[in-house]
Amino acid sequence: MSKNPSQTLWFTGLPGSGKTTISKAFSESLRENGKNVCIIDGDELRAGLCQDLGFGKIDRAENMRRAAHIAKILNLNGIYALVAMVSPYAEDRDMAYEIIGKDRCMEVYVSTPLEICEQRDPKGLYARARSGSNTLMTGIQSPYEAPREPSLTIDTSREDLSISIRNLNALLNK
Ligand SMILES: Nc1ncnc2c1ncn2[C@@H]1O[C@H](COP(=O)(O)OS(=O)(=O)O)[C@@H](OP(=O)(O)O)[C@H]1O
Ligand SMILES: Nc1ncnc2c1ncn2[C@@H]1O[C@H](COP(=O)(O)OP(=O)(O)O)[C@@H](O)[C@H]1O
Repeated sequence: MSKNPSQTLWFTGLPGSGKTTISKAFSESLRENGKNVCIIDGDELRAGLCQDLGFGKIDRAENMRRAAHIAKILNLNGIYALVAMVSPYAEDRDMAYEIIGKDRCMEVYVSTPLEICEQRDPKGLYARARSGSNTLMTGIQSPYEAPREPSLTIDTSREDLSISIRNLNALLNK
C-alpha cells in the first residue's frame, strides 16, 4: 500500500522528451501493483476533447484546465491519473495543481535537453518548426518554463527507463 496521498503525477517536458513513454511504462507498473490508473496524454486530448484548442498561451491554459479537472474526477474515484502534457507555463501548472489539490499532485519534470528532443523528432515537428511551417513550437518559437522544485526529474538521455520507473515507485511510496 502506498503511504503517499498523491494520485496525480503530472509529467511536464518538451515535445519528444519521453513523457508518453514513461507514463505508459509507469501505468503498467502501477497496474501490476493492483492500482487503477488512467493516462491523460496531451496528444490524445487534442485529438478529441480539446480539438478546438491551438498552441497559443490562452489555449494551452484551457487545455491544462480541462486535463486538471479530469485528473481530479479520476482521483476522487480512486484512480491514479498520469498526465503527460508539455504544460510549458509555470502559472498554468500551478493552476492545474490547485484544481486537483496540491496534496494530491506531484510534478515530474522530464528534463531531456532540447538538442536530444530535436534529434529524436519522431513526429517531424521540430523540423517543421525550423522550416517555418509549424509555428509556436515549444522550445523553438514558444517558451518552456522548467519547474523550479519538481518532485522528481527524469532526463531520458541519461537515465534508463527501468531506473525512471523505480524512482517513480519510490516517490509514491515515500
Ligand atoms: N507548436 C507545438 N508546440 C508543442 N507541441 C506541439 C505543437 N504542435 C504540435 N504539437 C504536438 O502536440 C503535443 C503537445 O500537446 P499538449 O497538449 O501536451 O501541449 S500543451 O500542454 O497544451 O502545451 C506534443 O506532443 P508530445 O510530443 O507528446 O509532447 C506535440 O506532438
Ligand atoms: N527513456 C528513453 N530513452 C531513450 N529514448 C526514449 C526514452 N523515452 C522516450 N524515448 C524516445 O523519445 C521519443 C519521444 O518519446 P515520447 O514518449 O513520445 O515523448 P513525449 O511524449 O514527451 O513527446 C520516442 O522516439 C521515444 O522512443
